[in-house]
Amino acid sequence: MISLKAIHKTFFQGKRRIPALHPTDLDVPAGSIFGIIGSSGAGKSTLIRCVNLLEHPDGGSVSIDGIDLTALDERQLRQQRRQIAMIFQHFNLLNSRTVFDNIALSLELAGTDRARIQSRVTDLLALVGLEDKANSYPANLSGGQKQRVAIARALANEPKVLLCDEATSALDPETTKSILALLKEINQRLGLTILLITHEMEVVKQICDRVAIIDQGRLIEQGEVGPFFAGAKTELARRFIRSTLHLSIPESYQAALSDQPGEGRVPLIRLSFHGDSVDAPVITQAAKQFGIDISILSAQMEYVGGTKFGLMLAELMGAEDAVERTTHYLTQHNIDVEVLGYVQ
Ligand SMILES: Nc1ncnc2c1ncn2[C@@H]1O[C@H](COP(=O)(O)OP(=O)(O)OP(=O)(O)O)[C@@H](O)[C@H]1O
Repeated sequence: MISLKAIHKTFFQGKRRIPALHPTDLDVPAGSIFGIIGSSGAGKSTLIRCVNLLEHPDGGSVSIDGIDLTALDERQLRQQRRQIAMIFQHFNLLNSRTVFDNIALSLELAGTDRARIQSRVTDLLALVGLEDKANSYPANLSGGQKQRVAIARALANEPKVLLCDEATSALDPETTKSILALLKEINQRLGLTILLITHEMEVVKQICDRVAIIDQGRLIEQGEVGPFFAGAKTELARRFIRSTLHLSIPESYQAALSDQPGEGRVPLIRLSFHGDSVDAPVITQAAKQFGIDISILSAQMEYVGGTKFGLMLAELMGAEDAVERTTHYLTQHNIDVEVLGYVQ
């Protein structure tokens, strides 16, 4: 559906070159929800803006449904762009227009007749759950309601693709959930292909089928969400995945935590489980084999895309070399082991 081939973009600030996007290929299957995640400045906005040519890449091609947008003239491009809608972090509604008129705008511009506009906008308001807000102005809406209006407006011309530029970043967690649920529903009901950029792995976890990680203008890892969460290869991907688990060190431990080993201190470790390692009885096997005690402080396991992954905080108690061998054994069994410090 969306196919990017070798697109790249470099900005210049005075004499300074800023390579925002190195030559990048990306294929987004029709009907999927594809998430691109990266830290601030990684190149997410540049990449998504290249898809509808809001940003012109320096080279490479952008095809939607087999049509290369970079090869079109202005008039043809305007026509093709109707198939690609976009929503933004700050909604970009027209404050002087009512909700109804915001949604109607692109239909008016396309010359749609009044009766058709009336029925289409009414349907869209129902789809996004805002039937009672038709005559309200954006200033009187919550952030979530504004994004619902923006979604309705985006869908007015029956696009094939919806681009979401940090669409939930300005919303609280509950509203974020409801907007993501709406996007998923639209994806399933209308078969709309969704490409979104985000810096929050929670968003990917909630609605994406596929995910790619972007770092310093390069896509460094990608895949289906389930296997990705279960077996991410790069440290950055693993860090993003860990950010979705909320396992904190108890305060009493935090205070007693030293970064140096010492007499009477034991290591406090964080174990990250991926894929197969979640189900295997690796912890008990290690305890038996190396004669150590493992005291579990807390653990969290999650399901994403049908696969399990999780985190555990534990103390390892035993002789120094037994602890070392245990750590090695766990690592060999696809568990990331991180020593957070030493506790008495
Ligand atoms: N118009 C521009 N002129 C100069 N540099 C730019 C321009 N747009 C982006 N950049 C630079 O390109 C790099 C990638 O920026 P981009 O906005 O794509 O990142 P991002 O991942 O979307 O970041 P954020 O999450 O902070 O929005 C950054 O170093 C940024 O400063």
